[in-house]
Amino acid sequence: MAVFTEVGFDEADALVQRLGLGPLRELRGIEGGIENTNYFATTASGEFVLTLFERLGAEQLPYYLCLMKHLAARGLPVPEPVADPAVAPPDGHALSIPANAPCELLHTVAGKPAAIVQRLQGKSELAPTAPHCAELGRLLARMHIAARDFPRIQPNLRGLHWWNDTAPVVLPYLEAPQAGLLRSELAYQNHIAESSAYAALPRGPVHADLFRDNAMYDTHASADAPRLTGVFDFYFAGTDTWLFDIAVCLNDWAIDLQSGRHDAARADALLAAYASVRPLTGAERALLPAMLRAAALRFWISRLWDFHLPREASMLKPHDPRHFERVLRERAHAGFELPTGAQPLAA
Ligand SMILES: Nc1ncnc2c1ncn2[C@@H]1O[C@H](COP(=O)(O)OP(=O)(O)OP(=O)(O)O)[C@@H](O)[C@H]1O
Ligand SMILES: N[C@@H](CCO)C(=O)O
Repeated sequence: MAVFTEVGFDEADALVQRLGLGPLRELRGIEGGIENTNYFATTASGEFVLTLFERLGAEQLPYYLCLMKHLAARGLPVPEPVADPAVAPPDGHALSIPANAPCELLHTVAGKPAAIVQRLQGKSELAPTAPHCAELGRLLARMHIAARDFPRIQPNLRGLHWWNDTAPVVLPYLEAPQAGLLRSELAYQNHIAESSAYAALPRGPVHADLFRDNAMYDTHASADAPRLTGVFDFYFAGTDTWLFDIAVCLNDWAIDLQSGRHDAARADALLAAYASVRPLTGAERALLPAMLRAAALRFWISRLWDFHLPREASMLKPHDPRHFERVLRERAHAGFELPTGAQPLAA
């Protein structure tokens, strides 16, 4: 979950009324998620999600909220944040807006930065098939393209810099084999990040956390032809390589959760669908195996951090770090083969 911060009905009611959403009818804490406090809020004008940001500060949040608004405005199924009518938005035609410029989408609740976004309909598919992965791959490519002219820039705050800073914090909790793997993989990723092939990767705003539980599917669609109703939780987004974003998705959507093993059919479906919208470049095909390792390392470190240095919260269930240790070992294994979907695409 979680509800780290309890929100009173009256305070939430005051906010939704100020935003012109009508009186609050129901406020319900959401189980699921480990980063922020989330509530479903039903008002006279519909269903919304109220999020209180527990770690992120008001200086980082405008990037995420404005990115969601930018994508929603381009017709992508992303929850649109609700603006405060009393705050003027920045000039929408500016080519470059500082990441932390004031934002009409950011509010304050219980002393914390907060947002209200539309509630997506549908349900997460926690056992995705190849057609689910294809839907996701197409949408991911469309998001990358639609975000190219997003005018704010903010690095992925859970990128290499954070891995280098956080590894020493979690290393004292690890047994020797795990510590060795973490150190060697970090050295490998620092080496990759300095290569010319890495510098050649196309980049832009990316979601960077698009796991199965951050996407919704139409519950009425047939199993053969699933339909995505939307993707959410952009609060780890940032400017990074598109390939890293693809690798994050492959490591969750195309993995057997028990063993951490790669599922070729689902990976091929995701990559082929992605490439039908935006073909991978030569540099991307070359670095996919390294980025799969990078994406596994990122979530291994964050899960170790959450597990060994937990925060207080009602309903908090930390994720199992061993899963991404297994995924990383699989990805780093010498015999790993590039998914066939990554091979035949035009440069
Ligand atoms: N816009 C939305 N529409 C519908 N449901 C949502 C929406 N945002 C969040 N939820 C629900 O709330 C749950 C928790 O949200 P979320 O995954 O964003 O948690 P978090 O703690 O912010 O992030 P994380 O996934 O990084 O732990 C989701 O699993 C989903 O059920
Ligand atoms: N998607 C992350 C949690 C939120 O960042 C994980 O499964 O570890």
